Amino acid sequence: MAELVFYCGTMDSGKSTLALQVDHNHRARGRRGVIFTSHDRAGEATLSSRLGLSADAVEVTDDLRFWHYVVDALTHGAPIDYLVCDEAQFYAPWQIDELAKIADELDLDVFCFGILTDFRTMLFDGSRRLVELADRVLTLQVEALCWCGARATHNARTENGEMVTEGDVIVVGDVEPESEPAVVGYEVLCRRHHRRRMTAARAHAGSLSPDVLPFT
Ligand SMILES: Nc1ncnc2c1ncn2[C@@H]1O[C@H](COP(=O)(O)OP(=O)(O)O)[C@@H](O)[C@H]1O
Ligand SMILES: Cc1cn([C@H]2C[C@H](O)[C@@H](COP(=O)(O)O)O2)c(=O)[nH]c1=O
Repeated sequence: MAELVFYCGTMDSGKSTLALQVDHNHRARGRRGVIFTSHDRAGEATLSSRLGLSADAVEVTDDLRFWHYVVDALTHGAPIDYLVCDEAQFYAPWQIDELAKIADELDLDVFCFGILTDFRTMLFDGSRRLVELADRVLTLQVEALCWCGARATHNARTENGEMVTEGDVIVVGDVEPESEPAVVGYEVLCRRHHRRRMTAARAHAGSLSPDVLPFT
């Protein structure tokens, strides 16, 4: 029986890498899949991993109808055994419903990958629907780490190193290296430091403050 599976994790936890590995393993056994993605950092219609691998994909636009796409392909003689769906947090809830219908009615495995919560700690619409519908929700085992060394559980958006909590939900960006904060970037943090808005840049600035004690 086909399944709808949701692999989730913070940014930079290896989701896109796993998506490419899942596709590779199925393809290596002669199964035929279609890769979908949305707003990938590498550009339209590409699934890219920070490990350097990438693959062509179908871009999921606001009006892409998965059911129509798959039925159309099948009726035109293009066999499909499974779907790999990256950046699934950006899909609309009705698109996730169609993915569930594809698993149930067409018996195709659907492997989805995405982050659960946005920079405000709120569930993305697509992720919420996946949690509601998926046969299995699996958290990635490779843990991204907060600057303090604890497991990173939340995604912070930063502007010049400072965490922000207002803005558009979708802003494509990358996790920034500590030394070189981008104007708008992301940083994964543990909940404690997300709550305190304590980014790496802030923590570093704090540690550089001159000691106030002892008074002389
Ligand atoms: N130079 C590197 N050497 C080994 N692993 C790396 C390197 N760069 C990135 N990674 C791994 O790749 C992960 C990010 O993979 P990616 O698939 O792009 O994540 P996601 O899709 O979840 O944002 C990092 O958490 C890290 O484990
Ligand atoms: C938290 C958050 C992230 N995004 C964007 C930033 C990236 O382009 C993707 C996540 O990609 P990854 O492969 O998981 O690193 O999502 C966003 O638009 N809004 C957010 O709140």
